[in-house]
Amino acid sequence: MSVAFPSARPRSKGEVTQQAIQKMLDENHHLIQCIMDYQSKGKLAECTQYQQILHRNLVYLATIADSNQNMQSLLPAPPTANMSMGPGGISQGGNLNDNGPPTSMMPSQMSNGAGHAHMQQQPANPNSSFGSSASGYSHPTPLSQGSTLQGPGPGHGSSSSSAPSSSSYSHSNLNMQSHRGEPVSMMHQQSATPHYSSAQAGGQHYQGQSAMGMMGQGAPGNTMMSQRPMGSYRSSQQGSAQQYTGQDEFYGEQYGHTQSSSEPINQQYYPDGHGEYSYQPPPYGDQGYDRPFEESSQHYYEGGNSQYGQQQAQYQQGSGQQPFSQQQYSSQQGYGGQPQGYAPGQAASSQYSQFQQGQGQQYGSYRSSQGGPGAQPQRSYAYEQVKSSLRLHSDVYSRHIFRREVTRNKLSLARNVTTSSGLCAKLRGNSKKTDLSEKKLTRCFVDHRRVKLVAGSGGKGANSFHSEPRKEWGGPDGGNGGDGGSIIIKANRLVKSLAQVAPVYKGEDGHSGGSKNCYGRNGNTTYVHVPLGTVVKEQGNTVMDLSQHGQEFTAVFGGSGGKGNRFFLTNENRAPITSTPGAQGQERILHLELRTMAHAGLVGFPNAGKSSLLRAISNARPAVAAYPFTTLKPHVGIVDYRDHVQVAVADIPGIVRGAHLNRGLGLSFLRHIERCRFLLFVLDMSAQDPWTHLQHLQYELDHYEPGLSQRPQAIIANKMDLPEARSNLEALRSLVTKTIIPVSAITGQNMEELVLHLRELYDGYLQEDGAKAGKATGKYPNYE
Ligand SMILES: Nc1nc2c(ncn2[C@@H]2O[C@H](COP(=O)(O)OP(=O)(O)OP(=O)(O)O)[C@@H](O)[C@H]2O)c(=O)[nH]1
Ligand SMILES: [Mg+2]
Repeated sequence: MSVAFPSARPRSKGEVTQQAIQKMLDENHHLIQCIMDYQSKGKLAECTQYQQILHRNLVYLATIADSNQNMQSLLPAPPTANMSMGPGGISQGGNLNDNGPPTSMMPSQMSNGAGHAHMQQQPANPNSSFGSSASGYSHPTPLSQGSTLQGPGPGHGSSSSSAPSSSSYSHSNLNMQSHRGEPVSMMHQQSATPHYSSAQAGGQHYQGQSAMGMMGQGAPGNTMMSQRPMGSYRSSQQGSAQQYTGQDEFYGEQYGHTQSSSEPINQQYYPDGHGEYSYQPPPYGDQGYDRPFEESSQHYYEGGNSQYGQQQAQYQQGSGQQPFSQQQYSSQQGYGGQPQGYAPGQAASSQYSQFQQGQGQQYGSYRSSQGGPGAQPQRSYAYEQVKSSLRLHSDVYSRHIFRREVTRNKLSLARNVTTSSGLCAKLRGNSKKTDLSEKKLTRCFVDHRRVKLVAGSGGKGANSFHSEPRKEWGGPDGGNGGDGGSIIIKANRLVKSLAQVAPVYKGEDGHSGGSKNCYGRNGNTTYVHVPLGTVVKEQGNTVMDLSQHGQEFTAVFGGSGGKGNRFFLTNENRAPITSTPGAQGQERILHLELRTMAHAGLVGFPNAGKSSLLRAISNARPAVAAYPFTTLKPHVGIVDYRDHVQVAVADIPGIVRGAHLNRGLGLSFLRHIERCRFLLFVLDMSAQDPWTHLQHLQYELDHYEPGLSQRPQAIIANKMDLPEARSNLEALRSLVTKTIIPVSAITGQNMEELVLHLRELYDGYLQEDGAKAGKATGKYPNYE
């Protein structure tokens, strides 16, 4: 579902029209559908976007509802159908007025749940006990209904908060009790409680503005106007917000949250009295879901009305067994015996469980913070409609926020354990992830593997006889088993190291033969992909050198399949029952060694500048640092020439004196030098007596492989930019007769001579190998 919504909501009050309001309500409804749709599809980004738009619309609706005196005229006309209510009409309307299903966004839906809308437009009924302002209620039996309301069970509200004085409440309640002879509901008790009935004038005003509250507006002392039990209960702290506070707190209770309209809360969220709805996240995330009822209650009421807090405690501890009495009203202690409906989410939640998702307490606070008699006549219907809309929206909104938080936590958890590379992490904006260091990269570079290869066994032959009606002796028809799968080591240029080579390979076994002369299927061949330049050794002897792409070496052969009894059919034995199992596959332990495929090898002491040189003459980017053993694995760079000849140069990790005794990095990397056709000895000319380095390098190479240091070579006198290098160069030249190329990898000095001499060495290598080497592609040396 893709819907385009306006990105910005016009704020000008002069543009507010009835059509605009209706359009916005429809849009909100559509937004909710979009959010739920995207939510079901798991598209969080779209959900968040539509949430923001919905939130903005709600803020705007609330703002114009509060500030616009003509809001009622701007809203769509309330429905007039279904005005007659059944016997439970009043209680139903009252409840809906409090916690009714949020279907009132559309006017036609108001007729079902928001009975207050109808009542507001009904002609006055002088006989109604609702009083003048409630006379519009066109209940067919107002008096009987009134009597019912006066002695209500749960759900029949008595709007005590609208009463101007506590005496009237007490009186009415007393009358009810005496008439019906049964304990009045807690609503009556609550409303009749002097303390709660001492609501301020502002509370009366709002009560009268609400759908059911109208009834209480002109009927002070009448006890059947209760919006809901918690309404007047909550409003004891801020009478101007009785109706809305009570209604919205109900939703908060569903989540164990009892935020009231106490002064500290209002001041915190609405410093300017009206404010925006920007306070929504705190009630949802911090209080509404997490905090238990008791904890929240203590928090919000502390510092507020201490009297209420005491009564709240009494009320919560009440057993509900004590009958209501006048004395309880007068003494303000009767709540202890009236628990029903006051416990968190009790009475009301049972009636509207589908719509009580813990929403709206912030809206309740919002309303309660703006109480004022002046806005009463115009806000009644407007408030109800917007309130219902807000309730529905906030329901979806909070649920979505909750799911979004859960998803976010999951994502963050998954992000913490990701093993992706540092580059990908940086692209995602995760600065904590860095590129793998040379040391860690080296762990992934494996140039030696011991691998055990076990070929698949052959499948066993079948032992069966042909069976057919009227053909009793059909003869043997057991098929042979399939051959076991072999294991082949194959050179692959896409593979760069032996790291992915497993220590053990087991070939696939051949399938068994079947009846009706069915042969078993052969086992599939298993391939072990290795990089170019892999040498296969067995017990120290080289058995294969895989230097060409696609080159294969069948390391172990699978066992042959067994024979079925058909195989043993002879003239002498027409019914053989002999069949053989398959042969075992070959088993072999091999050593795989990777030798870097390069024409030239940079050989030198640590810190001589080998990596710097390779960076200078090729596009390779080995790590360079001013400490020894920066390079821990071979790097190969390609030097391109104008005639498209490419010479591969390998940067070998540093070699120290005693490397053949396993000092430094030992001999582990000397095998890479073994592959190189010519050598480039790199000397740090700023070091003391650099010619001794050359002697030690040659000594180590010769100890690894005799004659290795005698390969075609050149001496690279590096770091010639340093002052002491020049004098050392003269001394070196006097001691060594071989070609010496003074360069500086840092400044690029004399790099041309190095590249040209490299080409001479390469050409000499080609001539030396003759026609065989002439087949080389020029990209990689051919070792055939
Ligand atoms: N002044 C100067 N410094 C250089 C030159 N070449 C390399 N260096 C420095 O010498 C240090 C070592 O350079 P590397 O390229 O890492 O030396 P290496 O031989 O690869 O060292 P290992 O990898 O440890 O064997 C770095 O600080 C370089 O900046 C040069 O020509 N002149
Ligand atoms: Mg290096």
